[in-house]
Amino acid sequence: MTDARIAAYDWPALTSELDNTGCAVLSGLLTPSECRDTAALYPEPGRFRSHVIMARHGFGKGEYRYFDYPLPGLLAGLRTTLYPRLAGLASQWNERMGVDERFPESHASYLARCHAAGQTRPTPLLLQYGPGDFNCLHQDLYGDLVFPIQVAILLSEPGEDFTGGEFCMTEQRPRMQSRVEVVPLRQGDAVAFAVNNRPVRGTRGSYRVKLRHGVSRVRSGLRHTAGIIFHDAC
Ligand SMILES: O=C(O)CCC(=O)C(=O)O
Ligand SMILES: [Fe+2]
Repeated sequence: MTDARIAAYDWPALTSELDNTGCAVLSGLLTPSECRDTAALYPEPGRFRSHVIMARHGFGKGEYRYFDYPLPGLLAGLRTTLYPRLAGLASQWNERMGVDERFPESHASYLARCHAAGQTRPTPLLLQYGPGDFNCLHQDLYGDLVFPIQVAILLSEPGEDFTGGEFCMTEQRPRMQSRVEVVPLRQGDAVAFAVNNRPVRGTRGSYRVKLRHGVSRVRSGLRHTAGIIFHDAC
């Protein structure tokens, strides 16, 4: 359903943006009604394998739920269709960082690799933030196998459904101060970003930076996001 939409993006431009800055925005990936329908799944029993209250773990304030398999059709489709658009850059990043793993062309093959390594649990998730909630800087790592790029989709409309709650990323650079990036998103926009490490071209070859992402404090209203992580979890 979203395949044609994904094919219509300027992938060479998005890829170089992601490579140069560690993130890239896919504007209007979902329609407002797809956003509302997806956010409306949050309270549905039987859809999710676990529920995390962030304050209980020191992760921030707010909550999220990991979907169970089978994923909702829209998110399953996006996970399958986005993966091959990102796998080439993911392999190049590993090559430039001296990491051996390269990524197969299809998400089904990559999931088979995760499952054979014991990472069998689905990682796509829905997050919900109310007034005062925030998501501390973190990395979504769930085992040895890591697909280096992930995607988050904003399901609520800033200024209308909520205020505050900006998607933020930091890059920790070796022996230097960290760089911060705030990514402006509208409802239905998706941001693709580095999960863990990425290579940065310097004057003497590439060096490695460590990324973390999070969400600043929601000042008012209710904010929902869907997260698409391509590796599964232990
Ligand atoms: O709510 C957000 O924008 C961030 C969600 C997140 O941490 C994720 O998708 O991994
Ligand atoms: Fe995350």
